[in-house]
Parts: sequence; C-alpha cells; structure tokens
Amino acid sequence: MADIVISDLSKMYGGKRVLDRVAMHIVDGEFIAVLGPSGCGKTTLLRLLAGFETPDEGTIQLGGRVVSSREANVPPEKRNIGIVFQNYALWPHMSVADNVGYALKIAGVNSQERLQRSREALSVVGMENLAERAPSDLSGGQRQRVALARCLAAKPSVMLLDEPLANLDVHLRAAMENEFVRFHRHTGATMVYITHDQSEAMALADRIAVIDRGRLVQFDRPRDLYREPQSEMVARFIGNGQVLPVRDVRPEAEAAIVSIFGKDHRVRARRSEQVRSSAKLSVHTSAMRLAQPGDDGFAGKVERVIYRGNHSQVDFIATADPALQLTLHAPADVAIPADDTIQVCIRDGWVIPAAA
Ligand SMILES: Nc1ncnc2c1ncn2[C@@H]1O[C@H](COP(=O)(O)OP(=O)(O)OP(=O)(O)O)[C@@H](O)[C@H]1O
Repeated sequence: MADIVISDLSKMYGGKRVLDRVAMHIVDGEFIAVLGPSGCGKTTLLRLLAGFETPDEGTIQLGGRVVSSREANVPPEKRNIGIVFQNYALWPHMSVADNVGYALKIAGVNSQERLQRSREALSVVGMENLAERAPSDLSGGQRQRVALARCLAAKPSVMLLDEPLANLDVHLRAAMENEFVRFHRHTGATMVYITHDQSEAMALADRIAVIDRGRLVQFDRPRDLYREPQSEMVARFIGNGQVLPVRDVRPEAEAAIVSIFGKDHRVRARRSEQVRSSAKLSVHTSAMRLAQPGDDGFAGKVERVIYRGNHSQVDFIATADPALQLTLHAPADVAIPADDTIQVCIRDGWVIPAAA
C-alpha cells in the first residue's frame, strides 16, 4: 500500500512559513497534481515527501508508517520513492541501459536481474532499441523517457515528478503527457506531479491540489475545480476563469438567482448557499456569448478582437464596471470593431462560496 497521509504539515525558512498546515490524503495508486503559482511551496512539499527536508510541524505517513515528523525523518533511499526532475540528470559517460541499471547496481541487484529489469523498463517507455546510445545522442523527450525508465526499474511505490516537462517543447509535452498516463497505468504507482501548468494538471491528474502561499486551498477532481471553485483564487487560476461581482443572492435548490449588473440570472450554487447582498461569480469564457436579439444581456465596450482560427477572442470592459476586463469567444468570422459596444449573455456561472 502506498497511500500518503499528510497531516498539518508546516515548513519554515528563516522565520517565513513556506508551507502552512497542509493536510491531504492521497489514495494508493492515485495520480495527483500539485498546482500553484511560482513560489507557493510546491517544491518544498515534494522535498518533504522525498525526505530531503524535515517538517517543522506535522507528519507524513507512507503506507501507514510515519516517515516525516519533527522528531524522525526516514532517509530518501529508504522510502521506496522514485523522483523525476525537470533536468534529467543522466550520466553522460554511460549508455542508456547503464543509466537505467545504475541504481540497481548500487543496490546490489545481480547483473542478470539488472539487465532484465532495465530492458523491461526501457520497453515500457518505448526505448528498448536505443539501449546502447549515449545520452548526448538523444532528444529531450527521449532523455526524459530514460529518466522515467530509471525510476521504473527501481519499482517504486510512489513517484514524485517535479515539472518533468518544463524543458520540452509544446509538441513533445503532449506526447509525454500520454507517456505519463501509460506509465501510471502500467505501474499502478501513486504519482505526485508538481506543475504550475494547469492544463497539464487537468489532463493528467485524478485530483489536483491547488496551493496558494503555502496553503492547500482546494483538493478536488479537475471537473470540480473547474466548475465549482471554492475561492476566488481557484476560480481565476483554473481554466482562465473570470470573476464577476453579483448582488442579491437568492438561493434555490443547488442554484441561485443573482443580479448581474441589475439583471437577474439563474446560476449554479452550493446547496448550503445563503441569502447575501453581494457575492462573486465564477464564469468561464465558454459560458459567455454575444447576446442574440431578445436575450437579456449586459453591455461591454470592445477593447480588441483576436482571430484564433476556430473562434475570435473578444476582450471587452463591462460598461457598468470599467475596472472589469472580460473575454468571450465569438464565431471566428465575427466582425466587431474596437470601441464598439456589445451585449453579452451569461449562460452558466457558479457562486463562489468563499468570496463576497
Ligand atoms: N532552502 C530555502 N531557503 C530559504 N527559502 C526557501 C528555500 N527553499 C524555498 N524557499 C522559499 O520558499 C518559498 C516556496 O518555494 P518553492 O520552491 O517550494 O516554491 P514553488 O511553488 O516550487 O515555486 P516554483 O514554481 O517557482 O518552482 C519561496 O518563497 C522560496 O523562495
């Protein structure tokens, strides 16, 4: 069993609380992403999980055993954890196969088993034909695959991946995303994937932990994060979400009537939503459109229109609130001059629980 239980975990650096009472339970075999803006504490969490750092408060349990606490720290090599960093750190003077088998050699695995496990691992990542190559003769994606195979050969029950695609170009990233999914299916390992790229996290993870300034602000399935953000930070961070001020929240079962710039709309809300005079609404770009004749919309002034191939991106400012910059997607062939006034219709929104 490789479930991970993190309880009230805090880490200080020079008096600053970099991780603040983080608590989460990662289920055995789950693929989770840790997502958050630069400097929020993602790598610190990974270093604590790996055993490179000791917490100031709280504990980490791996498979039911406390491995990190203020009093005791099981060293990294005793945690059965594999780690893949963004710089692949392959030994340049060793072949691909030797790179993959090196850790096994150090661990005293005999040469026959070493060969067998290295071969298997390389075949999982589709690199068995390049076993004798030197790392310098591989592409970035291939090197990252070798780094994955090296991890795999050690048969870890938990894999930590720290922005493993950060150095790859956009096409390779897509190919490697598939590779990670395949890898996860094959190994059944518990995967913890650190990234600041929310589309990568959405594509890969069963659940995403969003961290903001050292705090875990939401830990949910991608769909729930997207549709039901619990705070304004998550609403803005996930899927280019936009946030609108609304007034006069009147809850109905799992919905609410809210006033958007003086007009009533029915939107989604949590079951326990309260009557309140003001709130914030999470609205995705795809949930806004140009109003049709007869629609009840609000007015906006167009700032610019960008042709994006399958749609046109319309950036505009709400006439009733000039500080509010918004974006909607219109048909690709739409012809709207800048400074024009448009009417905008909202088709779907979510009343953010923790924002007034
Ligand atoms: N060894 C250290 N000593 C002092 N401060 C540190 C140390 N390591 C990290 N920090 C600080 O802790 C905070 C969190 O850093 P961390 O590297 O965990 O963030 P991150 O979310 O991984 O950021 P990024 O996405 O930019 O890599 C930052 O303010 C960083 O400057």
